[in-house]
Amino acid sequence: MNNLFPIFLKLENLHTLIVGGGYVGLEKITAVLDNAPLARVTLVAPEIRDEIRDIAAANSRINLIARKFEDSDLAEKDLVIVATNDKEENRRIWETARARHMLANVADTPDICDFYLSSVVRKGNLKVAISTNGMSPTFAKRLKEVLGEALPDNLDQAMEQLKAVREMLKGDFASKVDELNRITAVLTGKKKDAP
Ligand SMILES: C[C@@]1(CC(=O)O)C2=NC(=C\c3[nH]c(c(CCC(=O)O)c3CC(=O)O)Cc3[nH]c(c(CC(=O)O)c3CCC(=O)O)/C=C3\N/C(=C\2)[C@@H](CCC(=O)O)[C@]3(C)CC(=O)O)/[C@H]1CCC(=O)O
Ligand SMILES: NC(=O)c1ccc[n+]([C@@H]2O[C@H](COP(=O)([O-])OP(=O)(O)OC[C@H]3O[C@@H](n4cnc5c(N)ncnc54)[C@H](O)[C@@H]3O)[C@@H](O)[C@H]2O)c1
Repeated sequence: MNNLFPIFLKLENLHTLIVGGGYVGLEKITAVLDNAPLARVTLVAPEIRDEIRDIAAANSRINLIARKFEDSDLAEKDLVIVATNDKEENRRIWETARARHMLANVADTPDICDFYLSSVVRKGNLKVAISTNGMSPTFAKRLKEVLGEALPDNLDQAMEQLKAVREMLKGDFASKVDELNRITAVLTGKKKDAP
């Protein structure tokens, strides 16, 4: 049973801290910016990979701090992604973040994650986030590839048209919902769309 509650975050409205500037730190900052290019991110680590430095040089919303993590780095941050190669320090950072009621992800340590990153299929405005409940990130990655191939590229056009219809529809909320369900019933092959 997967008990995770999925949400889509507006990271441009939040401030994310990444601790660690190695391979995993690079993977995480890349995942963040691929999805949320306007995200505000501070990354702290004594050693920071050149690829991360290049990303920061091209993006004024990314702030790099070249030293070890200090508890004060958590100040005014909303989320923290911990990715150092020091397991004990990772756990301590998570505990400190918890005490401050912040949400923390500790890369590759599911037991002490408040949230997981997901595998993401993107088609224009459509985004499908996949979770295997931590069972197999590799499965999530492969399913992303399968869904990416299977979903048609013109979905954005269909969504644009539905948005236009949605804005055009008159009447009360219930009748708009009925009409939108009627128009889109063809997508599921159902005659009548059950709520
Ligand atoms: C989806 C994705 C998002 C992202 O990270 O951006 C993601 N991992 C990805 C890839 C990936 N990670 C790993 C491999 C190597 C092969 C393998 O182990 O399968 C590959 C595959 C590859 O790189 O090819 C290693 C690994 N990962 C975790 C552990 C620890 C453990 O399971 O105990 C270990 C073992 C470490 C070790 O052995 O020491 C744990 C987590 N990884 C998660 C997310 C969360 C659960 C997501 C879910 O529910 O599925 C969770 C729980 C926490 C988190 O990190 O947030 C991204 C796919 C990107 C894409 O779509 O392309
Ligand atoms: N690279 C992988 O694919 C992979 C796969 C599975 C698990 N892991 C695990 O993930 C962790 C990180 O891996 P990596 O490959 O990014 O390691 P890495 O050695 O490339 O980078 C570690 C980073 O942590 C930073 N760091 C160390 N102590 C710190 C502190 N006190 N404060 C701030 N930053 C600190 C270092 O400066 C460096 O930037 C390791 O525990 C590793 O075992 C990595």
